Amino acid sequence: MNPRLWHRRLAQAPRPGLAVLSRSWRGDRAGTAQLALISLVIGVLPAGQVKLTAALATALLSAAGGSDPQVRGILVCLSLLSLLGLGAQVLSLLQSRAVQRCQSRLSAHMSDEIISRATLFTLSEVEDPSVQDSLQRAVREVAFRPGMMLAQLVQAATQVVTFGSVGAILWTLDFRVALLAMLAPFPTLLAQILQGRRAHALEHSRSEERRRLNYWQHLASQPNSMKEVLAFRLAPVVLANHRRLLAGIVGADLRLANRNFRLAIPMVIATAVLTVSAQATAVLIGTDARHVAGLLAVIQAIGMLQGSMQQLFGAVSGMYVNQLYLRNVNEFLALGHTPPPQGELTFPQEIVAGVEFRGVSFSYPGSGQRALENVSFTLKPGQVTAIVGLNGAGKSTLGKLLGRLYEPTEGSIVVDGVPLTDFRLDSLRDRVSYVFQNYVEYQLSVGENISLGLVHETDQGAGRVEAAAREVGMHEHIASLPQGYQTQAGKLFTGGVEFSGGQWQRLAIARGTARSASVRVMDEPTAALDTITEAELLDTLATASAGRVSLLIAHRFSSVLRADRVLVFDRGRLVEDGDHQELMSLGGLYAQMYEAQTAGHQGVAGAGTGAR
Ligand SMILES: Nc1ncnc2c1ncn2[C@@H]1O[C@H](COP(=O)(O)OP(=O)(O)OP(=O)(O)O)[C@@H](O)[C@H]1O
Repeated sequence: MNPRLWHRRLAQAPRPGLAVLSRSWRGDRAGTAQLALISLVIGVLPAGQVKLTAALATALLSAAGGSDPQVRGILVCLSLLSLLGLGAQVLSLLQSRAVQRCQSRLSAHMSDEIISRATLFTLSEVEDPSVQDSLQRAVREVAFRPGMMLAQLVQAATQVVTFGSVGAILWTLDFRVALLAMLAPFPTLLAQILQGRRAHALEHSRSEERRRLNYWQHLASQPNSMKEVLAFRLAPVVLANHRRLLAGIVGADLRLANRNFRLAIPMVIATAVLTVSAQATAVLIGTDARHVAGLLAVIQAIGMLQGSMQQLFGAVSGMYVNQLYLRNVNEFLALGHTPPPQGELTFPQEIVAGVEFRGVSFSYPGSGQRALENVSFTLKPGQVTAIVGLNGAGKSTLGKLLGRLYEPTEGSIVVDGVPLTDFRLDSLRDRVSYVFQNYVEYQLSVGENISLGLVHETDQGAGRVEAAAREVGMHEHIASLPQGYQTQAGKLFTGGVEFSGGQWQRLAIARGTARSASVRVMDEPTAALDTITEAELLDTLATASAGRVSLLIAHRFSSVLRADRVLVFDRGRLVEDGDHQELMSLGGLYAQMYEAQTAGHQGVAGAGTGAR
């Protein structure tokens, strides 16, 4: 590599360290100041040691010569040396306590920064695999890199002080010895930097591979996926993929280790040669009787200087490597994010004219296909509209556009004549309520599984949570649990209680319906429910409410039949629109689906449209 570039990069190495220091200062001024002071004192202790050693050697020599036995002087030097040793130990304990304190605060602060940033992304951005890679790299590195960087910065600062003070003493004794001693650690440093760069490049290039490995590990360790792994006897598939990915990772690690070894050997030899040269020069100079007393101190200073140089370079090269990894964090924090446009208006509490889709088309980012193709219709308040269609027809996509989880590629959605984009996004999200097809099973308390739907409501009282639980027929069951609504839901954490699929779905329904929404999107809300519970719940879910637009995406006709109106979708297009009777008399896709289901068939035999 170009030496100039090297020089520039090395000069830049401490900068991210200083950035980390300033973050630490902002997070904990007292702790950071304490750390700086302790490091400074630790840094000058070795110089004091060299001075005392020289004084001790002089006193011992004169004692040996019998000219003037300075017993008191010898004792004072020895006592001071012991005190210095003890002081160094106590200070280093204080230093590690201060480092730990600052590291912990720093890591928490940066981790919060990353997760805060992650919550700003849109669904399309989060689904982008490159964003996923970047986020995961950032989360992985932030746990320990900033802390390491801070510790290395402290180390570097301490060693600069040691190096300066001991180096000054050595230089006054003989500049040639000082120069050789200072040069010796350079080759090792170079090797460390090159090795760090290679390791970073390797890790960066295999982010996707690591995620794939994590995925197979996840499949083999999560109860939800394990049930299929066991039932389908997928262990050989999981293991084969896991081993294949591990083999790739291990192979690359071994190749890197071999390359690093070949690089390190000549560098270590060069360092050893320079060290021996420094010591030999010192001994040659020291044979002069005048210098004999100081020779001990010189040899000690060479050792200290070298140790300090090595630690200094070790810290700087470590900082250089860590800043490469910390770039992952900065890269993520700097990722382009386009906040969805929003207006100033408050979303209506009651809808008057309706929600109108005007020529809406939508393609998922990166997909050439249209999930929705030029759809236009109006959803009336006070009505329940069912959306039906074959798999992949675009039903869930339609629901997601309503809450602006995605933006239409063409056309617009207007509420009482006002485009969705003219409303404040928070007010819109508070008024559009969802029961998702793939709802989340929160591994939190049972009560929280419901109350999460109310976090932005003025009334979040327990009464409301209980009322929602009663509505979905879960109250009695919850009340019978060991800690009632406080019981941990799911088996992920200690003491958790597992629910059946239908019970989890009922909690998701309660979460969605507890909200005071003017638009309700229910995507297959009863798919996991038994028929009796479904019938009871549909009375609530499919009951029209004045001022509210209700969308019921459903495959089961038990749900569809309760709707006031049905929109039939096929391959992203709206193909039929009417009530049950009207659609049956049309004899189109709806009628075929209905007949297929009531006749007990699984699919639509002979349907002119294909499932995707
Ligand atoms: N997150 C996504 N990213 C890319 N494509 C998607 C995404 N979600 C859905 N699609 C695609 O969009 C199309 C419509 O999907 P959608 O989920 O809206 O269908 P659906 O009618 O709800 O189907 P189902 O009845 O199976 O739930 C499908 O072709 C699907 O592959």
